[in-house]
Amino acid sequence: MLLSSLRTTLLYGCRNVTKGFQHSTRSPQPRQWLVKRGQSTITVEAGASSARVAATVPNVATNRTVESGLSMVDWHLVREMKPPQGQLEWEAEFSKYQQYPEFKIMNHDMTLPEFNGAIVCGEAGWTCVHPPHRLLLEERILHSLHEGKSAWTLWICLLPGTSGWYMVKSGLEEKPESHDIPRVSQYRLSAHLGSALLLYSASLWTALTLLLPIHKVAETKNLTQLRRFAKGTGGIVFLTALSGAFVAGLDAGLVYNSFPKMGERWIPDDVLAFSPTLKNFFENPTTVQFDHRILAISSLTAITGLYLFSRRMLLPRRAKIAINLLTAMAYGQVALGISTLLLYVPTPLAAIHQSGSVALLSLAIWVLAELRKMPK
Ligand code: HEM
Repeated sequence: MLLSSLRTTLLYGCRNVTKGFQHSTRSPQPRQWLVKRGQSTITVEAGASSARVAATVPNVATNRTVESGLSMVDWHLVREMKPPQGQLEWEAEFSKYQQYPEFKIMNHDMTLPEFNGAIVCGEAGWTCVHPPHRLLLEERILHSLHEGKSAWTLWICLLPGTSGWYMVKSGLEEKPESHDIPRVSQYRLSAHLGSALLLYSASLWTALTLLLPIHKVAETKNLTQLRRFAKGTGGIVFLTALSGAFVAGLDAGLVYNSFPKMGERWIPDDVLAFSPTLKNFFENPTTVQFDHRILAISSLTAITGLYLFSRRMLLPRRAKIAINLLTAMAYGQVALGISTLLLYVPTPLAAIHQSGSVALLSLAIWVLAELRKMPK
């Protein structure tokens, strides 16, 4: 469960970030970011051919040395994975990494100790959370097998692992025509985050329903409505998190760094610049950032509504606490998102913002577990 979400987090914690270009004047035309590498500054050209704007900014990508995520290039889903043992194995692992675009383009001056440090940094974090992850996972598997849902269980357990590998692979592929810095595909990142969050949510739900006794409360119309409202709210939070993966995958947090307006406008000119229209929602950084804002504000509004609605009702104390914490977390998460944006996506803040979404989703699941119905 946490394997996948943690791996995603590690892409933040230790990855070579490509962020650092900043701009305030926006071109209405579709933009092509052209990043010239191999130097301590990069030139970013924006706009269609007739009106190019160029700015030279520090090249964070080549200035940063520590990274992970794409540095373990040889992954085996079935065979046991263990870190390289001894000098010879580390050298072999490093020479495999040297064949890939991330090394060739961004890290050509990386040394073996730096490579070693990057992997240890990435993998150590995973090892620390592994035991709790396994406990929850095994509980989920046993419970579902017991209920005869083995196909579903197997599927939900395999999905984050396979999508994780598929995602990393997209960052390793050679793209001779591309001027872009190697990064994973936004589609695969969101599929991976989505499946990891699904597995996490299913595990947490199972654990909470086993641990928390159902409240014996009168089934009123208001309670039924509150329950429906809470389910819908959980769904919007999930969608907001998924849209966040598109923002991260496209580095769309760097296209407009103002809030609440995007540049000078509420709805930017280039929001539907790509054709066909549908493509904008997945590939146009402006639209992807715009969608994430809309979904985030919808989540906040829904959670605030849930809070206000629940205040009029007599609910068990634990349910009240869960709703209050969910509301507080929602405001905290939105504040984190806005700070991430205004500060041009510093990696530690982006990582806290990502973890915040897991906390928010967990609280939404807790609320649902507190409000669940007595089985007939
Ligand atoms: C309910 C509220 C929110 C949730 C659940 C949420 C969730 C997420 C998630 C899960 C990611 C990262 C995905 C990944 O790395 O795979 C993300 C990224 C991001 N979010 Fe949010 N978000 C919320 C609100 C906001 C708000 C209000 C803003 C700013 C207006 C914002 C700005 C960003 C930015 C700039 C990134 C990209 C970070 C990067 O490039 O690494 N978020 N969000």
